[in-house]
Amino acid sequence: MNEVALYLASRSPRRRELLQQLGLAHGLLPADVDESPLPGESAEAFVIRIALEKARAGRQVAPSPLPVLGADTAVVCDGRILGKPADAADAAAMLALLSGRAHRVLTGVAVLGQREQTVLSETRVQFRQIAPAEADAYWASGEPRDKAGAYAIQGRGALFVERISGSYTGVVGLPLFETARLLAAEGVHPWDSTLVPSNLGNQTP
Ligand SMILES: Cc1cn([C@H]2C[C@H](O)[C@@H](COP(=O)(O)OP(=O)(O)OP(=O)(O)O)O2)c(=O)[nH]c1=O
Repeated sequence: MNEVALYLASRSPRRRELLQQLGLAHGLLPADVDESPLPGESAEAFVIRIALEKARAGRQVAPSPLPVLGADTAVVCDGRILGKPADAADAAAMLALLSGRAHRVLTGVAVLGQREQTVLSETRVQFRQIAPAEADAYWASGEPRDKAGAYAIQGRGALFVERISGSYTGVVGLPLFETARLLAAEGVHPWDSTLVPSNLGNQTP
């Protein structure tokens, strides 16, 4: 039995899998917060604030004083913050905006332990052109529904991505390099954990 090293305040299966990639045994907590930007709030401030709110919501219900991790991801293009699409038309509009150009993916991470720590991950993503019919077919696949910016780089959305500069895991929802640094400051180290990530088994990757 592995000892839980921290709590993840998230319902996102991606964040759970990414944390598992580090081999860190963790408990799950709900992180239900209002995810609307404040008037005049920058995208950077927004993702950090929401990550903190998720971690604080988790802290309220955490069964022990272990560190609590929260994160929030947004796609930013033309100064607009794109969250999850409301419907097919919203997703089509998002992909039309992103088509044939570069955008930024911001992920804010917050760790509440002995201290309150936050970090921002920023990645530049270059898309190829996306035809409207292709965007419709992509929506029908179901993949874009719960993803910021209406695409998933880890899924078929990879077909749109010409190149990225920054953090791949940050785009998927939890930048592991930055997250590991925050956790290390709380004394949580992947090397101390004996958990074998279930999706890798004992095979050499
Ligand atoms: C851009 C992009 C986003 N995403 C996901 C990451 C996030 O899960 C989601 C953005 O929504 P978030 O509000 O950041 O997270 P969430 O609601 O899924 O989970 P939580 O319970 O922690 O609030 O978009 C991808 O999976 N792949 C991508 O390429």
